[in-house]
Amino acid sequence: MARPSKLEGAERAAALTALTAAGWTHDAKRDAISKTYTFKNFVEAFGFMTKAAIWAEKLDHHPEWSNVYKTVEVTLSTHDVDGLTELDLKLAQKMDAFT
Ligand SMILES: C[C@H](O)[C@H](O)[C@H]1CNC2=NC(N)=NC(=O)C2=N1
Repeated sequence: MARPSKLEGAERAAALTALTAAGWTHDAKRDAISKTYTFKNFVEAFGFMTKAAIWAEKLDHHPEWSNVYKTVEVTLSTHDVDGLTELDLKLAQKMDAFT
């Protein structure tokens, strides 16, 4: 896959507006987005992680995440460019679709 470029300008602004509306927070210092998902129980949380992991492999783009019981904390950023790219948006959209 071609190396993604960092999101800039209007595309970036629109993406951050949509992500914020969907419950993501933006860490400007790191240029990463984070969200905490809370499920009914551990099985639901782990099911979400399993679906997200399959997409992460397909996209060759991987989350930073942790799980405690029914909570999954996710941070997305593209390490290769030290910031947000199209891949982070795609993975965020997929993750939101799995909830
Ligand atoms: C070689 C491989 O394509 C890269 O290391 C990929 C894998 N997954 C990745 N995931 C994330 N979040 N950022 C990356 O820059 C990244 N790079």
